[in-house]
Amino acid sequence: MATKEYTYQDVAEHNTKKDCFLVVHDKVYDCGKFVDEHPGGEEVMLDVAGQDATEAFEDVGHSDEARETLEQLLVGTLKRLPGDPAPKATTQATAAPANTSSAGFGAAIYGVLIAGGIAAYAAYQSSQGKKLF
Ligand code: HEM
Repeated sequence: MATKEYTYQDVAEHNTKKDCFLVVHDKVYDCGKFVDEHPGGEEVMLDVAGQDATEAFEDVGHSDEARETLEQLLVGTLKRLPGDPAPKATTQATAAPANTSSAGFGAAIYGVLIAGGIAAYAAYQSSQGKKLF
């Protein structure tokens, strides 16, 4: 049943309350019967009707139960054509590299402080006429 392929254009045609398709992680879901029942309200669903709702769906942090409901609405997969919008990235994927680079920056600051301390100590010792190390 879930083997049908839809283009972005096909999905975009289903953008009303009764006929509402959503794309989540490049799979196509028919939410027409679910819009009324959605615990988060129909407005948010209709905002992304006929579009890629991956980001909206993931940002809410839907429960496993919500994901099971989603699977029951599956009708097919998205076939991307050249020129179609790129897949929506999840927020987690973009946050990870930013964290790593800021940790690297913190470590570099410590390195500079330690090297500066050693240089200051050496300068002080030589100004006192003592032999270095
Ligand atoms: C077919 C797709 C969707 C399904 C099956 C679904 C299902 C659910 C379910 C079962 C809940 C109850 C809480 C939970 O179990 O996580 C929920 C809550 C919610 N949903 Fe969705 N949802 C879908 C799409 C969306 C979209 C596209 C949005 C857009 C922002 C959205 C926004 C919300 C919000 C804001 C809540 C929280 C409501 C509250 O706690 O008061 N949902 N959804």
